Amino acid sequence: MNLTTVQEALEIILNSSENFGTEEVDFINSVGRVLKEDIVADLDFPPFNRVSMDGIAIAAEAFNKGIREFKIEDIQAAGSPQLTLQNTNNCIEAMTGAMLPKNANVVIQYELLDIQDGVARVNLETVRDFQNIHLKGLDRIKGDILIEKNKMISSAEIGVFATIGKSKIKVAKQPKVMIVSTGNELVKVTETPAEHQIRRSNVYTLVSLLERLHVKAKTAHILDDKEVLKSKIEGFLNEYDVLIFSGAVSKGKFDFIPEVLDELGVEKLFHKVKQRPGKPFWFGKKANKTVFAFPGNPVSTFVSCLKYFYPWYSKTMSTSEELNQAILSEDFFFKPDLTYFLQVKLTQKEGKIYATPIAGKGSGDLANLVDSDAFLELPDDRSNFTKGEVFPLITFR
Ligand SMILES: Nc1nc2c(c(=O)[nH]1)N[C@H]1C(S)=C(S)[C@@H](COP(=O)(O)OP(=O)(O)OC[C@H]3O[C@@H](n4cnc5c(N)ncnc54)[C@H](O)[C@@H]3O)O[C@H]1N2
Ligand code: MOO
Ligand SMILES: [Mg+2]
Repeated sequence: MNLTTVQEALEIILNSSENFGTEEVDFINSVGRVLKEDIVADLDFPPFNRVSMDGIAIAAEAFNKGIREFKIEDIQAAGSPQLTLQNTNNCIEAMTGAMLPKNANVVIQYELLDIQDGVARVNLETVRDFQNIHLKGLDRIKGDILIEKNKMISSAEIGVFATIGKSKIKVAKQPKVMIVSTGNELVKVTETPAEHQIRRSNVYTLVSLLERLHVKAKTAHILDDKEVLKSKIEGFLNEYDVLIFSGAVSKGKFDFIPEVLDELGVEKLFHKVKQRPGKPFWFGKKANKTVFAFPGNPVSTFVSCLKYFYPWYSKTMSTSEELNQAILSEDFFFKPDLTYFLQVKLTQKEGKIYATPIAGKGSGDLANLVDSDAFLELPDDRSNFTKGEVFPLITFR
């Protein structure tokens, strides 16, 4: 049985990305969203010659002709309209954030002054033009593109939105996601499982993995009843853009998901990938609906979401995906000819990232994820991996 390789699976998934259009959100709620408009400076940055140290404002020419004592005419406060230095042999006290008074072009900070009876004595040999002044338009000019569209919005961009008065931001619309777990053995987190049951965990890890993308997902749990599965999933297919399943995609008698999806007209694009964990991964489309059916083992669900949903989402938002790498810190052996997502602990040394294997007891061992920082992607074409080699890294912390 020729399995779909990881690369082929990823290519199929990236070719199945969608575009959900754009919407406007309040700028303060836009962190994590993908910007869909160029952000342009409405004014110069800074908008005026900004005093950048508390002190006195003088004219360089007065200093250069030997004046060292300056009579204080007034105080230029931040937030007050611009004052004018009446006599260029005098000075005006000027505060950080204030407009530079007219006829002045140097600011000398209080630490270099002695002020007595309204006269400031300057203890300096030389001054240079525009000393301690953040010049108008030095950083950006009105009309400049400050932020290009398709950027993932972080706190830094929030400050720029506020500065230019951009209170509504055009962003990419996010897909509506429903995460579905299946299995009679699964009970609610708040319940005490009988000896044949376990508490359901995968939907919550998936919700939190999507939260890292600032995507809010709904969840549902369906028992291993084919008819119930079919009617509920039919409803979800109408209502949601993306369905993410966890479980019931392998060879079990109650693994109904593939046949139910098939009966509901979801076209299977592949089932079973040449990887571990996550081999029974099923992926399909129905028109612009996208279905990720991850294997039920918790680590399989976890790494498959990172490896496949994350890039799909980035492509759909047409923003860039961060690609990381790390150095294997010791030899590692993995026999099967599958791509192996090895759980690793990360350490930094001299600016390099080292990955130490924390293999765990298999893809059911979700507790092992607590001791891991990431997955190192070991290729499917060999079994020996040597210390010092560099491999792609999938982080989740
Ligand atoms: N004969 C074969 N058996 C299995 C194969 C195979 O190739 N041949 N594949 C194995 C692999 S690999 C995996 S992975 C699992 C995947 O099975 P399913 O996708 O059908 O998942 P389930 O059978 O529903 O559950 C597997 C396992 O995970 C637990 N589980 C499921 N959902 C949750 C949840 N929401 N929270 C916590 N734990 C969950 C479930 O109790 C099972 O223990 O199949 C192997 N079998
Ligand atoms: O392929 Mo499974 O997801 O390793 O257990
Ligand atoms: Mg199964």
